[in-house]
Amino acid sequence: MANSPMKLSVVEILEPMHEQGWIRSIDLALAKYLEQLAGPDEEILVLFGALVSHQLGRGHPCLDLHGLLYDPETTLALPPEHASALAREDCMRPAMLVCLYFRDYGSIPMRSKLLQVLPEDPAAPIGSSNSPLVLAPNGRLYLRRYWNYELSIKNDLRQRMRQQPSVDSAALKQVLDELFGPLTAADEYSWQRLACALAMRSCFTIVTGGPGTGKTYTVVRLLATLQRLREQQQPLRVRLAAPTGKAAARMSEAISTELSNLNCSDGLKAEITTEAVTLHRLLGSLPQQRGFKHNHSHPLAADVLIIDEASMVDIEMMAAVVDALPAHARLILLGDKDQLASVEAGAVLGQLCREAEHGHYSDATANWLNETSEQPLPMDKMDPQGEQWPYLQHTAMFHVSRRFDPNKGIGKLANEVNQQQVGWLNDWMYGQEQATAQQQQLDNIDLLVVETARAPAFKELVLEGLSGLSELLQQRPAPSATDVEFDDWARIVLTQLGQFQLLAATRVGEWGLQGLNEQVIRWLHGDLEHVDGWFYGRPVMITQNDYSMNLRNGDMGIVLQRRPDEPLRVVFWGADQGIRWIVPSRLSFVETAYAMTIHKSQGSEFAHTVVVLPDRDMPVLSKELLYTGITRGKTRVSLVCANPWVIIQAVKRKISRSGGL
Ligand SMILES: Nc1ncnc2c1ncn2[C@@H]1O[C@H](COP(=O)(O)OP(=O)(O)OP(=O)(O)O)[C@@H](O)[C@H]1O
Repeated sequence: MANSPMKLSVVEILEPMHEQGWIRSIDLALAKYLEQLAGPDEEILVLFGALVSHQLGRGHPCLDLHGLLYDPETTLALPPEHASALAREDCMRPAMLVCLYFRDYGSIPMRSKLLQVLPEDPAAPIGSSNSPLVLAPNGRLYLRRYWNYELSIKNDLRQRMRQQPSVDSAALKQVLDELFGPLTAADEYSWQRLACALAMRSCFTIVTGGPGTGKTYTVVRLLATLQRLREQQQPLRVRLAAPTGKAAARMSEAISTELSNLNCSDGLKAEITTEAVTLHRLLGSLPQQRGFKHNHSHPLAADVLIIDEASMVDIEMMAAVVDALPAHARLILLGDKDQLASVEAGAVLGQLCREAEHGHYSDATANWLNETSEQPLPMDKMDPQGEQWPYLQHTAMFHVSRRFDPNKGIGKLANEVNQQQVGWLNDWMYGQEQATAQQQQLDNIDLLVVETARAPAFKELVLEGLSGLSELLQQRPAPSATDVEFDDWARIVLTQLGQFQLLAATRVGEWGLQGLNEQVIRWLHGDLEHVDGWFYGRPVMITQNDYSMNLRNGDMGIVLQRRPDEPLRVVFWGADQGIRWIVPSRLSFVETAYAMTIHKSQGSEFAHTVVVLPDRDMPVLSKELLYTGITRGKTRVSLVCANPWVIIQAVKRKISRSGGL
């Protein structure tokens, strides 16, 4: 820092942070690059470039300068949860960093100082320093690439929302009556029917709601409505996509099931596709390249695109989607806005339908719905200032789960966590017996409080949960069995893999991903030799898309062996319930998956899900994390922790992602 009292340059301040794992190599590399570009008075750019890049690594597309000024440690999540005492002494704390810069610039506020070195108009070419930073209104600082992503998404969605296709209201009402049944006083506010009507209003729609609230049920009826009311003779070209392979497979399956129950002609059914693909496949990923085959100069052949699990779509992918989707096409996003956002930067769905639970419908929206579908809106969801919420005029949120009773078990727990109702949680957790190693049952949820992750009660829970898998692994067909018989067995084993899953809230420590996997290996195999090796029965998860192997981030497999003279192979689901046997050496990005992180579990469901929390509170623990973990469970959810107070702290914390969508 040229004129700092410490006589350290920004890079010299950042280097120990990098050595201690506080910031990423790419953050430091950017700082070094900017250092070469920055003029003598522009060292502030070097610092901010590194900080914006650090925020990107944490899922924020921009750096919130207000947050940085008022609470730098929380805004930057530094020191990180794993910071050692030594590292805390070696590295400069964010508060000190901000102080130093303020002192350097005396009374000039940080924003003004930045404006001296950045162009005021974000769209203007890069300033004298040739900096890739952009300062947007409201004190948000971006890397130019991410600013462009955000801008292109905003412009595109505005344009799609502005397109108002003409609607024959009598025909619409008739189709909705056929598909949902006529409106009665009891279901006056049928949100599913309303979502369909709303989707006719423009070329952009969001349908959000928790698990089992009927998003798939509705979207199948929406597709039927769109096909029935289309103006062209040819059926609309509909594409279905999801961010991960697993989510795409679930989408195909759910839509097929729903379609088979739909009461309509076979001709109409034939016009509704059930084939969902990953977004990467939809757009045509190019080897070793960031871009896609489909873009604005080579758009997708589609009239309607439906994206499921949209909460997992990051800002870069969403920008690529809108770039490739023809201007006339409808974009429909489905997802649970309350789930964790994508690991990559940008909580697109969360930002677009923030506050959807309150409706915020404008008079114009209400009038349109009334005129075209005689669909009234409840007064408590109306807002005279509704036009300030443009995306919400095209959003329907479902609240009633058809899968879970909201007053019992998983449904109740998920709702209370989502609504941050610590009172209910306290009652549930502490209400009955107060013993330390206790198990409290409430329908299909339970809490296990144990002092360590080695506790016998936890071991019992895990080994019981994995017992079905262990038995199947012992029932390997005889060597004389045919390949088809081995495939059948592998299919049963892979299905069993979905019956029980440990979900870790953190990665490190005895309660984190690594510690839990090691612990289960110790329990099952008695040693740790297995930890990084390939062994019979090892469940694995793919951690990065591997296009050469046609495997996607999040795909689960298990190591099996057909006959004693054959090598170990990893078994994955293939297309159409087929089985793929892959030699381990061909897999580059795999992790043992007795436990997986809650982040990685998104888009998956397991019969019995065990959510494990660390023994102390950490900034990564949030209500979104817990809610996502709990809603992965289909028939039973167990919460395991050393201290229920940590659960309460997690529920009190709500993630807020920066961004300007
Ligand atoms: N209006 C309805 N009438 C009857 N059954 C319904 C209705 N809405 C939804 N269901 C049923 O409830 C179940 C859950 O619905 P659906 O799968 O559409 O929920 P979802 O929101 O897509 O769930 P997830 O997010 O977990 O995929 C399905 O069996 C569906 O057929």
